[in-house]
Amino acid sequence: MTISPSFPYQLYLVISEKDCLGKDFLKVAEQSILGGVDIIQLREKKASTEDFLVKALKLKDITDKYNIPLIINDHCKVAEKINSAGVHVGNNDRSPSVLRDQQFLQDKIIGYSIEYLHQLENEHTKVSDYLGISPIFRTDTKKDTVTEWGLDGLSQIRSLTDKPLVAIGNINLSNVSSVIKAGADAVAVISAICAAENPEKAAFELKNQILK
Ligand SMILES: Cc1ncc(COP(=O)(O)OP(=O)(O)O)c(N)n1
Ligand SMILES: Cc1nc(C(=O)O)sc1CCOP(=O)(O)O
Ligand SMILES: [Mg+2]
Repeated sequence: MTISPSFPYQLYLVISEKDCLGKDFLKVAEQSILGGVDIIQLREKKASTEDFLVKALKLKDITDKYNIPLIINDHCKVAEKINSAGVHVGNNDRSPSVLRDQQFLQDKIIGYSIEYLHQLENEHTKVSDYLGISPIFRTDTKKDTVTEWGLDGLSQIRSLTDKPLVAIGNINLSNVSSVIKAGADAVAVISAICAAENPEKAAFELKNQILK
């Protein structure tokens, strides 16, 4: 695969305490980095801003130790407070074009979820650093999704834009190669790593498939 110079990350872990099924989420994060994860997003859908901030600070100690970018899901104020590498937002969040105008985010990574084809033409896509293709395959981890793109949908989007594409949704060892072949620059996973008995091994195996 070709590595995108503007988004040189291939294995993207999206993490929450709940998705780690009782394991220490900070240990899961560290093990996943040792296994080959290139970038991590903290996604805590039910946390208060205060709780989110506490978790984000702890996770940032780990990502900083390994020089791995930490992306914050939804909570842009937390992102600013901890000076994260960037934010990920979707259609129900603050929009990328408004966020890009904020001083703090001018040189940071902004990720934007694509649920409809027409979004490829909008001002938010233009100012985003990568597009989350949302979802490739339906997943129990996030049920409020719109379009199941599938591999054909991903290929179609690949033919329509040069933006880095991050595929997400039910991606695991058995389908990751086909997702890369269909045109993804990176794959984002939750359960394939967070729910694994051995997160380091799970990350290592995924990364090997991606790099093949
Ligand atoms: C890499 C990546 N892609 C898509 C999403 C989904 O974001 P969003 O549509 O805002 O939904 P929530 O994650 O906020 O439930 C993502 N988080 N990461
Ligand atoms: C956080 C997230 N966003 C999605 C989207 O479609 O936008 S799917 C998803 C969850 C991905 O988890 P898993 O790897 O366990 O399927
Ligand atoms: Mg969101």
